[in-house]
Order: sequence, then C-alpha cells, then structure tokens
Amino acid sequence: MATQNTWLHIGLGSFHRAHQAWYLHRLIAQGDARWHIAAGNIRNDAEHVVAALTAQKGRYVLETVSPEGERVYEEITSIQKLLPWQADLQPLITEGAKPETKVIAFTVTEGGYYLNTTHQLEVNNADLACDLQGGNKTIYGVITRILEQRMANNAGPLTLLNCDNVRHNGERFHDGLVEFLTLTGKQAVIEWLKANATCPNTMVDRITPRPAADLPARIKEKTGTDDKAPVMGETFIQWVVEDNFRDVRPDLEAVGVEMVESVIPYEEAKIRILNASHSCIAWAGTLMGKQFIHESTLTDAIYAIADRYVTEDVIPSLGNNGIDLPTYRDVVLKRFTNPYIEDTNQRVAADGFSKIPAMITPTMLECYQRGAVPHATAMLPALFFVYMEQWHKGQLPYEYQDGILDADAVHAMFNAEDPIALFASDKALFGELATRDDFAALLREKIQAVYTLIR
Ligand SMILES: NC(=O)c1ccc[n+]([C@@H]2O[C@H](COP(=O)([O-])OP(=O)(O)OC[C@H]3O[C@@H](n4cnc5c(N)ncnc54)[C@H](O)[C@@H]3O)[C@@H](O)[C@H]2O)c1
Ligand SMILES: OC[C@@H](O)C(O)[C@H](O)CO
Repeated sequence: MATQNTWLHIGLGSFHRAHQAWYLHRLIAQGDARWHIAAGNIRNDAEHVVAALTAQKGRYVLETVSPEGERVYEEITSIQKLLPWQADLQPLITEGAKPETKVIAFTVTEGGYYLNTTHQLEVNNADLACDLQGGNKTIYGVITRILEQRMANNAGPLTLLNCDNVRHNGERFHDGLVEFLTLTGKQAVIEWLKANATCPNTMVDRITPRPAADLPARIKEKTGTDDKAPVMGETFIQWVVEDNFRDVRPDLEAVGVEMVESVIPYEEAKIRILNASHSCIAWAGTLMGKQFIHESTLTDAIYAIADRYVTEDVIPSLGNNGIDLPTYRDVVLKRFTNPYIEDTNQRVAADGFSKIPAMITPTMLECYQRGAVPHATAMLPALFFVYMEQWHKGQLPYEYQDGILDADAVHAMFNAEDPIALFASDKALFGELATRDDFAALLREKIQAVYTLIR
C-alpha cells in the first residue's frame, strides 16, 4: 500500500483548483496515489464553495479553453479533504501539524504577504497587527501556530511552498515569516524553521478567471455533471519550482512541472511581462469602458502601451536571461486576447498597491540605473493613478479589491492640492524613486497622456 502523504493547501481559491490541484490530479490519474491535497482557508470568504466541494467529496470539473475555443473537461480528484473554516483555524492547524503533512502550499494573493518595497512587514496593517498580538488573520500567524504545534508533536520537517505571483516568492515569505517570528519573540521557532523547513521559489502560470455564472450550466450540458463548484482556466499551464524540498515531494516532473535550480529567470519574465502588462491592460481597459481583458487587449492604443512597456523597458532590463523574451511577450499578449475565458478587468486590476512596488517599480529603477528614462513603464503607474482617481470619485464600474488599500489615505491624496506630487513621493509604491527630483514630472507627463487617451 502506497504511503499517503498530505499536501496542505491554504487559500482554496480558483487558481489553486485550476493549477496545483490539476498537477496532483494528473499524478493520481497516472496511478501514483502517494499524495492527496487537504485544503482550507484563512478567511471565511468561500463558505459556499467549501460546502459544495465537501458535498462532492472534493471533486469538481475543470473546464479549460484555448484561444481557438476548444474546450476540455476533466474531473479533478486530488483534493480529498476539505477543512471547514473556524474562527480559531484549528482544522488548518491540526492538519498542518500532522507528521504525514510534508508540504504546506499557499495562494493568499499578492496582498496577503503585507510587504513594503524593502520587503519588510507592513506592521501597521490591521490584520498583521492583530496576528502580531496572537491572532489568526494572516499566513504568518497561521504558519507560526502550525510550526509551534509541529514542534510540540515532533512532526518532522516540511516544505513551505508559496504559489502566489510574488517576486522571489519563497524567499519573501521566508523573510516575512522570520521577521514576524522575531517581532513576536519566537526565537525557538526560528531555529526550528532553519533546521526543518525550506521555502523554494516557484513560478506559477495559468490564467484562471473567477468562474462565470453560466459555467455550471455549460458543464452540465457538456458532461452531464451537476457540479456546484466548477472552475475554468485557459489551456496554457506552467509551473517552475526550485528543487529544494526539505522532505519527500510528489514526482512533479512526471506531470510536466519544471524542477530547476533557480526560478529567477522564469519569474522575472512572468511577473514583469505577464502580470504587470495584465494589470496595465486591466486599468487602461476599465478607464476606456471595457469589461473584459480580451477586449481591452484588442484595443490598439492599450495593446501599444503594453507592447512598448515590455519592448522598450523590460526586455533591456532582463537582458539575455536564457528565455526568448520577444516570443514570450507575443505569446502572453496573444493569451490575453482569448475571448472564451472572459477574464474581467476587475479581477486583474486588483491589488495595485502590492503589484506596483513588486512588479513595476524595479523596471523603472533599472532603467534609470542604465541611464534611460522609463517612459514606457511610467505609463503603468500613471494609469493606476487615474484609475484610483476614478475610484476616489466613486466612478469605477465595479468594486476595486486590494488587500492593503488604505482608503482614507487615498481619499486624502486626491483631496490634496497636488495629488500627483503626493503619489510620486509615495515610498511604499516607488521606493528610492520617490525621492528623485525628476520622477514627479515624468508621472505628471504620463498622467496627462492617460487623460488624453480616455477623453
Ligand atoms: N487566477 C489566476 O489567474 C492566477 C494565476 C497565477 C497565480 N495566481 C495567484 O493566486 C492568487 C489567488 O488567485 P485566485 O484566482 O485563486 O483568487 P481567488 O479570489 O479565487 O482566491 C483567493 C484566495 O486567497 C485568500 N485570501 C485573500 N486575501 C487573503 C489574505 N490577506 N490572507 C489570507 N488569505 C487571503 C482567499 O481566502 C482565497 O482563498 C493570486 O492573487 C495570484 O497571486 C492566480
Ligand atoms: O495578472 C493576474 C494574474 O492572476 C494572472 O491571471 C496569472 O498570473 C496568470 O498566470
């Protein structure tokens, strides 16, 4: 009888179910039943999904669709244990502290790491402040409690695997956790972590929209299954993982995962070319009255902004990193034009306050460092500025979602005499650029260009 190792996943969103759960499902489908997933949430924001999945014994249908409209349906079988949400998160903690749990992975969004531009914890954030006092609202608070329980149970080593779109995601999480443990005086946990856990970096990729309202009906029609919690994503999928697991791991290579020594070239290309362009298109598309990513990308003026940003600023920044970057750019922009996935500008526009410092500011800094002015990249924060101005005026056509939005501060900025000067001097967004004499003028010029674009 094969051993059943547990892969605990925290953050049971659509992406986990279309990506990591798919890979582990493929292993099971190939006859390797050594791993299963147990999954749950830190936030009580998906009660109906957890209830539906529990009733379906963790199974659900994944629909994938290519840019040509070819749809494939697959029942995913890897999530075999649903952990009900409880205010004290005890089900997650108990599962994480079991010796058979060898990997704890998580997708808690970019905003879920509460890091500033110098990668330190935003300790004034209300959720983080709560966890620094012993609460359970963030990944740091929960993992700390799991590790303490593992130490008490003598449960052995494990791998902590960040699967969010965060640059150097394993390192950033590790450093955030160590800072959290230091601030809470948990030196013994820091020592245990050093000896017993690794945090490999990963690059994850599959565009996974929020499931559309008509998805259950289409799945019923095509497969006959009455699924209350289906997901859908694009056909494209990629997962690059640093091969640095602390204990056993699934045979991920057998299902197409790229196990590498360093993910840096892959993640730099993905985060700057895919994610930053995606946000740019979502902010611009919203400002131009579009609902979906594909229609925004197919708007010539928007396509040109994204294409120029990658071509003029990102590709020279990344240099020759072993990836054919012009081809990567073209493939990514083509993926964005897939009309069948109906990905919304609302989903992709989210978390701007985390994405600008992590995904966009580094390119501007590197342009200046090589003596160039980041004209093309500066359009991205300029779009975000005008987008937030519309949010401030209550003119966005949907709710803007951002894990670290400080609503009072944003309203105060737009009520001030010179909002652009305040925006440009925001160190949390722009780091050392915030003190450059010429940076506000650059943003002012690009913000004018955005007003012209959307007039
Ligand atoms: N959807 C995609 O196309 C895609 C692709 C690659 C990577 N990702 C990564 O996965 C993340 C989640 O995407 P999704 O599509 O599953 O979104 P989703 O909205 O379906 O799920 C978000 C999950 O994160 C949890 N969460 C949100 N904020 C949190 C916080 N501050 N602390 C703890 N948990 C929190 C929610 O409870 C939920 O489980 C993205 O933010 C991104 O980093 C998504
Ligand atoms: O840019 C938004 C992301 O969620 C994106 O859909 C994803 O990173 C694609 O892999």
